[in-house]
Amino acid sequence: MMTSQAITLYDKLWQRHIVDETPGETPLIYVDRHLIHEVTSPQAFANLRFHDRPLRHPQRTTATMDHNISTRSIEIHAAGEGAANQLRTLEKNCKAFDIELFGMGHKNQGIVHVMGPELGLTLPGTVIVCGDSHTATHGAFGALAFGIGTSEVEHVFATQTLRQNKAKSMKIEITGDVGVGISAKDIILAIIGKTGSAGATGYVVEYCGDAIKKLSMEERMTICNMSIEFGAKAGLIAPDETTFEYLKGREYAPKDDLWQMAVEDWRSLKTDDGAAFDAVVTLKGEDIKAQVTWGTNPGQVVSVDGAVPAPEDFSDPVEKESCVNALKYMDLAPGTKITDISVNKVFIGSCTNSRIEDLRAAAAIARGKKVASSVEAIVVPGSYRVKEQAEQEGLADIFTEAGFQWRLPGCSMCLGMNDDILAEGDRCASTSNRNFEGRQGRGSRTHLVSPEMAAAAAIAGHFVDVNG
Ligand SMILES: CC(C)[C@H](C(=O)O)[C@@H](O)C(=O)O
Ligand code: SF4
Repeated sequence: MMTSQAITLYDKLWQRHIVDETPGETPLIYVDRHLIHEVTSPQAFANLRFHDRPLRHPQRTTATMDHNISTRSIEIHAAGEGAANQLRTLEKNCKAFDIELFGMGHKNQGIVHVMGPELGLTLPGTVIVCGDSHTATHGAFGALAFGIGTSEVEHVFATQTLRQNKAKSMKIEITGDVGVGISAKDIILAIIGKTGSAGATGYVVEYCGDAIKKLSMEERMTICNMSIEFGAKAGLIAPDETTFEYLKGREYAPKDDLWQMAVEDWRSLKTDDGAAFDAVVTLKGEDIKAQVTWGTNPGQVVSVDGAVPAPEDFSDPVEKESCVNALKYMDLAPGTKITDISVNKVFIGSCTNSRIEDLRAAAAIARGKKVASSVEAIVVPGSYRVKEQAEQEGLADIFTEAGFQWRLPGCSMCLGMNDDILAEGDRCASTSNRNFEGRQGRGSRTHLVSPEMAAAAAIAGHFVDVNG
């Protein structure tokens, strides 16, 4: 009798999407959903025009404006002429190629990785691509989701397929429970702290274990969002009742009988018992504490009750040198207690941490308190839907009464591509996902933290342990 082999969730997603596997050629896979924004699409559209090619499936592409927009005004010029030009180009292209666009002030506009899930465009079992490295966020739904380059964007436009080699598979298991007050951001930073910032290069990672199962969809998105920050091609979490509950009734999710059929199918999207992974990493949930990055990659991280390390603490020569450089850039002395590090800027936002639960968590810390006089703090919801909900729930008022600036949705201070840029020497507690040199502005210093930790740092003027 034939027994079918135990396979991983990644294998299942892969098998469902293979279009062509001719030996000696790079496999061709089908793309279910293509998300685009203003930064990585113009060249792809220009090439389509040059070759006089139509879009293969315009209804499988969805566009939003997020990177180059201002969070102070919905005026298209608000972040400068260059940005406005980029945004207008997207508008023109979407019109010409018949693509649905959530442009300035549209009720569905938002950061691409916030918008897709909240509208139900992100569905389990699908392949989702976007010319953006944080596309792995959508893997939280059991979708194979990854970032692609501009020439690949063009390929997907023209064919709705992509040439891809299969990656290796890594299982990351978080056992047991995390402590009270430990956020998804702390979990993913702890994972990257353990593996190092290149620890998953060449792998598709599946996050599993009791601590992951207990997370909400928004928390799972925070985890998957940072998969690229330790090199993973994609991050996955098997869909379950939490996933179905979140998606039910969302605008673009299947309805009625189709919904029933979809859920039935989605239940099969999990790694079979006994399936082999190429690598396995395990962390105990109870060991994870609130995290703060001290360096210039997300793997340079310690718990908030720790101290800035010294180069001597690293045996690996590359890590040693990287520590030397990071300390210099970050202007930090070895042994400095994390709670003694002052910040003058706080950014709560980005596709890692700008959803409603993030804002609730930050508001719970900010309620009735005041931002330190030495700090400028901004809160940037991830989408217009999040903004509206936060305003209805009174979160926006809590923030403004505490002295935080309540802004319009967008990528904002996550990267220096709009008018929210840090000045040289600024030190920022940021809920975003990247802390490399100059990420938030030339010569600026970024410490990655959770929304709770960012809000607490805004109030104290330095890092504090929200659970301490
Ligand atoms: C602008 C875009 C291509 C870029 C990315 O791919 O990630 C941005 O979103 C980022 O976070 O650096
Ligand atoms: S919020 Fe930041 S990480 Fe996310 S898509 Fe925008 S720029 Fe990239």
